[in-house]
Formats: sequence, C-alpha cells, structure tokens
Amino acid sequence: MVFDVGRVLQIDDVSLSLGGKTILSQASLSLQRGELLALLGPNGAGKSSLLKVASGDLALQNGRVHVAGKRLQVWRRPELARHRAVMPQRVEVNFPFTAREIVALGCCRGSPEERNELIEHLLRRLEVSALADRLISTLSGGEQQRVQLARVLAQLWHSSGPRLLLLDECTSALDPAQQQLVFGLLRELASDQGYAILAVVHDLNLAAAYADRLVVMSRGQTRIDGSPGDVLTPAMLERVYGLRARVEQLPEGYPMVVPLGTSGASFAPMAAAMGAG
Ligand SMILES: Nc1ncnc2c1ncn2[C@@H]1O[C@H](COP(=O)(O)OP(=O)(O)OP(=O)(O)O)[C@@H](O)[C@H]1O
Repeated sequence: MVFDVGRVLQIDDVSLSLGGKTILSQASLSLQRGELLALLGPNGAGKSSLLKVASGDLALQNGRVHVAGKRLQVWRRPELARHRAVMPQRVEVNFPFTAREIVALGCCRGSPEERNELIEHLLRRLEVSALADRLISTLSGGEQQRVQLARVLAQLWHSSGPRLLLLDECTSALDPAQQQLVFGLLRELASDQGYAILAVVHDLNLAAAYADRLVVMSRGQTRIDGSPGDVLTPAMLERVYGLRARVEQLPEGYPMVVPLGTSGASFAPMAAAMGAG
C-alpha cells in the first residue's frame, strides 16, 4: 500500500442532508502529518457531522474524503482501524467492563505482555491507573472520558504509517488541569510522533494554546482556516458566535480570548436560515 504520508486527511466539498435539512454545505479541510487542528464553531454548526462523515460513521452523500491519499470508501475496515481512530462525543458502554478492560478493547496488536504494558502505560499517562479495576459505569464523567481516550490512543499506538485521530469534544468533561494534560499529550503525539489530529473543541483558549491551525464552521460550512493568531479576532467571534470579546496576544506566542458578553448577532442555525426542516 502506498500512502500519501503528508496529507493524512483531505475533505473536499462535502455536503450532507439529514431529515430534509442541510447539515453540511461544501465543507472542506485538509490535515497534514504532525498537525493538530482544532475544529471550532457554535452549537449546531456541523462539527460532529463533519467528523462523522470523515470517520465513515455517516455515509458520504456529496464530495470527497481521502485518508492518506486513498478514498475513504475503498479502505478495508481492519486496515483503516490501524491508521485512524475516532472518539465520538458520547460513548455508551452497556457492558460491566472495568476501566482496564475498556482500554484493552483498543489494543489490537502485539503479544499479551506488550498489550498489558501499553494498557498500563496509557492508564498512567491519563492519570487513571488508580481506577483501573473499577467498573466504567462507576467512574465520574471526566474519569470515563480519560479512560475512553486511552482506549482510542491504544488503537494506533504501535501502528506504522499515517496515524489519524478524530476527536469530538474529548475534553468536554475534564477540569482545567486535565484538559491541559490531554492537550499536552495530543500536542506531543502530533509534534513528536507525526499524528494528524482533528479535535472538535469549544474551548477557544485551549485551541489557541495547543492547535497549529483552527478551522471555524458555521451553518454547515468551513468558513475560516488559519493560525490561532489570525483566526481568533473580536470581529470573527462576534460574527460567528455572537460573542463580544477582547483578544490579547500572550507572551507565550498565542492569543487569549476574554469574553465580554453576547451580542446576539451570530449566524442563525443553518436549517432555520434556509427555512428547511
Ligand atoms: N440525524 C439528524 N437529523 C436531523 N438533523 C440532524 C441530525 N444530526 C444532526 N442534525 C442537525 O445538524 C446540525 C449540526 O449538528 P452537529 O451535531 O454536527 O453540530 P455541532 O457543530 O457538532 O454542534 P455541538 O457544538 O452542539 O455539538 C444540528 O442542527 C443538528 O440538530
């Protein structure tokens, strides 16, 4: 198999309708090896839907999705699973599994010793070792989220070739310190291991601090694509989110958004604006 080792994910002109509503409209983005891209946008903008199309969880209706240079539809599932892992916004667990057993579900390769070593390593990295023998259902929301992330990371840990992580609000239940822990780890995987990471995130300052690039969605479209410094402007925040905000350039080299209130001037949800539904 010949990979396009540079461009790990390419989404071109993807449109999607569900239940008679336009959900995505010619959405496009690309993601390079070693890049951490934050996908931003207001509630209902289409971020999760785009991620689901990119992961194959929603069938492609219009447009093109390529993973490592190959059309998503022609990947064989087992082969794709070695190169692409997905963390959906909500993960339901209906079995009485312990945290360790959940992480083990992501370990597909290696000897039993290697798998155990990886499981313990990831439990430690995500600071959930002490919870390893607890039933997942008894863990707090943030604890469960870190265990699920460990499972998703386990899937690609020993893979060779392109590695693509699609993460939908993977830190939404985490406290600020744990958010830093997770995004620090993602940054390391991108910079040191060449992972390509697409992370849907609502926390603008987390995105600014850790992402190489931001793509802002609104009304089903990928409207803005650029560095945190270029994208996070008061004008964009008011126009897209209806958020009044000051943006300060930090000495650390990235911007910080200081919210000042709402202006009520955001884009209307796409479906409403189009009179559909
Ligand atoms: N199966 C479906 N049928 C009809 N509408 C849907 C369906 N799935 C999603 N939608 C609608 O599509 C729009 C985009 O949803 P999506 O979950 O992609 O948004 P999002 O940007 O991820 O939002 P959030 O930030 O709230 O998670 C929403 O208006 C949602 O109600």
